[in-house]
Amino acid sequence: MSSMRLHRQHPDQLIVGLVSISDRAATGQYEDQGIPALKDWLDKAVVQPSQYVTRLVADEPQAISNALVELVDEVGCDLVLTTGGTGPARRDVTPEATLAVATKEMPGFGEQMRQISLRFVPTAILSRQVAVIRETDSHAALIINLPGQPKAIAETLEGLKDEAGQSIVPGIFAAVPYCIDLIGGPYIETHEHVVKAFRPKSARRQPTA
Ligand SMILES: Nc1ncnc2c1ncn2[C@@H]1O[C@H](COP(=O)(O)OP(=O)(O)OP(=O)(O)O)[C@@H](O)[C@H]1O
Ligand SMILES: Nc1nc2c(c(=O)[nH]1)N[C@H]1C(S)=C(S)[C@@H](COP(=O)(O)O)O[C@H]1N2
Repeated sequence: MSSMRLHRQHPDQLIVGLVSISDRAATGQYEDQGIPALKDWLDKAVVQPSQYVTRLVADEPQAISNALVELVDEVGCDLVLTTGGTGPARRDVTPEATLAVATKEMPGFGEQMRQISLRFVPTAILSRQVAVIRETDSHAALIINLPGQPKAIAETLEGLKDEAGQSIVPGIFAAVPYCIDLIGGPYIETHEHVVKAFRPKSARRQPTA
């Protein structure tokens, strides 16, 4: 199957692939809550409206890898977020399927996500989630695995805040805009009350007069 390449409607627009990996959601035993949760959070956090391409797949390594390759190489996504299949169960194979299409590993994301998640659940260490870069000759994308619990999506992307809304543990999305800059993607900005993106001073865009 060959997919249409998406084109930015604005130079700063992010093209995002959302992949929900769940045997039961893929076979209709329950309604997928992964893709709506990912979309809702990104719409709330990212200033420039993103374009989304979504896929719902069963916990099958080849199907997961194929979806990731299609979204990066054919559709041209800058960022792909997966949800589900990161645990220790026999059919949890998302990290392996992600590593199979990687050109670089980004271990800091997984380390930080498990640190954040430990503030919410003691079973955080059961998630084997990884993040990687996939590079082709003309394009690159960041791929990040999130756990399957729909509530884990906002928890890991946004981090933990106190009652006044001050960050206690920064969410991993704080590092995503600069990572996308470094791999040649669009310049994305976030709403600071949701997640404050960090860029070194030299990488910040100067406000236009
Ligand atoms: N896409 C989804 N939509 C709604 N709830 C989900 C989804 N994926 C996971 N969950 C919930 O989070 C729990 C943990 O997710 P996990 O990825 O380990 O699923 P699972 O138990 O392997 O089953 P399945 O792959 O059939 O979703 C699930 O048992 C389910 O309650
Ligand atoms: N933030 C957050 N991380 C979390 C969880 C959660 O509820 N919130 N659940 C944990 C549990 S119970 C498991 S088994 C692992 C793997 O989940 P997955 O197989 O659904 O990807 O993620 C862990 N990480």
